[in-house]
Amino acid sequence: MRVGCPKEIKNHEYRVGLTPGSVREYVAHGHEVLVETGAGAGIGADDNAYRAAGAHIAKTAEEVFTRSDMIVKVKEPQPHEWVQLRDSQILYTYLHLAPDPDQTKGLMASGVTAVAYETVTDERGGLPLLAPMSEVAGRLAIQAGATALQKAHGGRGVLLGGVPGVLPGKVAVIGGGVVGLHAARMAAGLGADVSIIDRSIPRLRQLDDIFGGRVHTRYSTVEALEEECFSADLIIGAVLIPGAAAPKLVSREMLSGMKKGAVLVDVAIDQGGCFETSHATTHADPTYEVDGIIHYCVANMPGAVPVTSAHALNNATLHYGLALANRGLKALADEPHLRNGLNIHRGRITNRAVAEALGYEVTEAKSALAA
Ligand SMILES: NC(=O)C1=CN([C@@H]2O[C@H](COP(=O)(O)OP(=O)(O)OC[C@H]3O[C@@H](n4cnc5c(N)ncnc54)[C@H](O)[C@@H]3O)[C@@H](O)[C@H]2O)C=CC1
Ligand SMILES: CC(=O)C(=O)O
Ligand SMILES: [Mg+2]
Repeated sequence: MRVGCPKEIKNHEYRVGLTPGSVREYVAHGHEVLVETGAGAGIGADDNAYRAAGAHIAKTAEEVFTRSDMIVKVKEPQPHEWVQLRDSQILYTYLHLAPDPDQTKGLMASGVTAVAYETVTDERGGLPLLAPMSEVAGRLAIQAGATALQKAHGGRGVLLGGVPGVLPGKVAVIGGGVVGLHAARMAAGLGADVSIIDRSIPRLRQLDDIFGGRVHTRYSTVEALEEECFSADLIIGAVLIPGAAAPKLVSREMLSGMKKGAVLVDVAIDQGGCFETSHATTHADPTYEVDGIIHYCVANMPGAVPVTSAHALNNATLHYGLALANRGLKALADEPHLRNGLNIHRGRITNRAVAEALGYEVTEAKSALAA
């Protein structure tokens, strides 16, 4: 198969779908790899590093899209990219379709087979291709939140760790999955007073064990959310219902009960966000204010640390990417966890949560593949 990797074009997105190390693996499995010139610049990998790994260098993205059987990316295709996709091509990348009707329509019209990293599953019920970026984003959320909390950035002017004689800042983490765990770890490491709110009691038990009582855990009710949000300096939105639009857990009305200059970091923004007042922002202009509350809603947070992120992402995507390159659609037919990643195939939506969020009919992935 010819596997293509275009340069990412989303705002301040410096990750790359294939590192030179991944290219070597595809080439070793007998595939031809076509990488757009400059695609690895953000991680310090120049065209020669890709050539040494066995890739051919394409002068333009158009050449990659036209000549490749499978496209490996990081972020959801932008409008200029989705018009270049076609029937009989596999797209392997993050998609986040539920809050994105335009992209969904574009991918359906293209006829492409679209496999979304964020809905591939594993045997333990996890999301193995989302997890590494959730680890990064969870950790970054505290760095971003701590920066926004500084007075010059519009925040309350609170140092999360406090100092001897002055109480630390309070951090509320809504959703204690991968993002939540890593955010809590960073916040606790800085010395902040941390609460994690989740609706899964088994998960709260696990978190309590992991932190040995160092963070507070709370079952997710409206009352608990209000209490934690109203006393917090920094609130991290980290909930997920796989494939679906994020539930809006913090309303605009609730902002009036919060401390002026408190900061919301809505990591769940890629699925539409879990605060009513969230809208996606970019690394170039990451924050805005609503009712005195600072919002940070960057949908590609790991793009800020591409050297770490691109390698962590490739570690996770390589195995399934090789399966797709080696066996094409048969890999999807044979492997149920990979098949869970199939969101669109030849114009049909095959992910139930996406179909429900956008008002489409769902076609069961197995029957869509067999058609
Ligand atoms: N903005 C960005 O750059 C990035 C965003 N993300 C996003 O972060 C979000 C979280 O991802 P993960 O931590 O990997 O998901 P996860 O599945 O590991 O964790 C989600 C947690 O939310 C909890 N939850 C669901 N509904 C809830 C409710 N009503 N109240 C409280 N808790 C609730 C679940 O029980 C689960 O523990 C996803 O939308 C993901 O796409 C991930 C990486 C980068
Ligand atoms: C998961 C995701 O949206 C990202 O890494 O950008
Ligand atoms: Mg995202």
